[in-house]
Amino acid sequence: MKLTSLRLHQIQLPLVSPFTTSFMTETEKDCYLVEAGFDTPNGPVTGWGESVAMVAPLYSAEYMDQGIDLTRRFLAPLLFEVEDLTAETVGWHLRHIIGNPMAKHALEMAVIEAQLKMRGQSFKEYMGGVVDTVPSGVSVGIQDSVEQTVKVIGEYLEEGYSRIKLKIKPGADIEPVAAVRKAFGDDFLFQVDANAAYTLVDANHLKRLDDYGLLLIEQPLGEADIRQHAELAKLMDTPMCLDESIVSAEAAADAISLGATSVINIKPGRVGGYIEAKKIHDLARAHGVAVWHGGMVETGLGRAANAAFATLPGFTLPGDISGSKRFFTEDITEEIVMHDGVVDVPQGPGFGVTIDPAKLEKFTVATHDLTP
Ligand SMILES: CSCC[C@@H](NC(=O)CCC(=O)O)C(=O)O
Ligand SMILES: [Mg+2]
Repeated sequence: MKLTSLRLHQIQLPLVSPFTTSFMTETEKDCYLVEAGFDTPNGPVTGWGESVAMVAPLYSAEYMDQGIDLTRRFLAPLLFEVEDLTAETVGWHLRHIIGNPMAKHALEMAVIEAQLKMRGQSFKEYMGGVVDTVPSGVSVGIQDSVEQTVKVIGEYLEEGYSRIKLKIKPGADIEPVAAVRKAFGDDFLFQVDANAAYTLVDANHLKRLDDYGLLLIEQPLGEADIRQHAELAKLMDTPMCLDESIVSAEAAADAISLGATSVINIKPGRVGGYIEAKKIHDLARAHGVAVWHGGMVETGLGRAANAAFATLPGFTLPGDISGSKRFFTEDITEEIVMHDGVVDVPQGPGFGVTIDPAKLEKFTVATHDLTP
């Protein structure tokens, strides 16, 4: 395929409620979408991608404006030079640009979708998915009080979510977890995510979480702390899960080999795209390490693609693939609906959802045309 046009649509979607993690509170979703036009042997095709970079470099080193600038100055020119661009080679063509996995993922995603539409293939089919629905977990932010935490989680359990994930940080960890377990019992899947808010000094405090039958503890320590997570894993009964640390298949291999992780949160944006994420899925499976699909508060586009990716056989735990309405009253695609604890995987060529032009216009903050 030959890339012929490239536009980045910077959008802002209001969130239904503030989403607070150990590192920030979000009240809007800011991101950019990639609209890429291609000439193909089967005629012109357009593919869409979504950057998961946040407005500030607080989850990882990338942020939205930097991704737009990097794509304009360095990534787009490299892809426009390629005579026959394929989904499988985007990472190769961008290999000399160091880091910036989220910016690369957004472009690769658009190339993947164009290639799928050219072939009339669904993303699930392309990746080798084996199911048509995926279990839907929900990520719950840090609340203003323990009572509010119990209320919000009760509502999500009532809605039927397959798994509850609660954000924690020092001072908001043991007490809310204990209150939730006290209120709703031990029979539902419950995990926590610290977003790197602790250090190994907190090991004995974190070990107290072992009393609550958690499915896993996600990224308690820093992104670079592979060895420290291995030390903490020896001390805790709760399975260790890494998110921010797993920046590539090599990092996953190191973490698994060092005993730093027995569960992996897979996020294509964090690792440079779905092609690399598939390598991590396969590596984890070969090592008997469970994986589940993480989320970055994606619009319906990324949500649909993640749901399709989560149909791979190694995804044995519910992912952060909640219904659209968990975050948005209005989205730029069809609503992704959670029902009976699952999300249906959109069928059809590409990612199986369509960008609504009216909604895109409504929520667009700026459009960046990178076509030469
Ligand atoms: C704004 S926080 C984004 C990163 C966070 N993501 C979630 O908690 C899931 C968000 C979602 O459901 O999309 C994580 O560290 O796993
Ligand atoms: Mg996480």
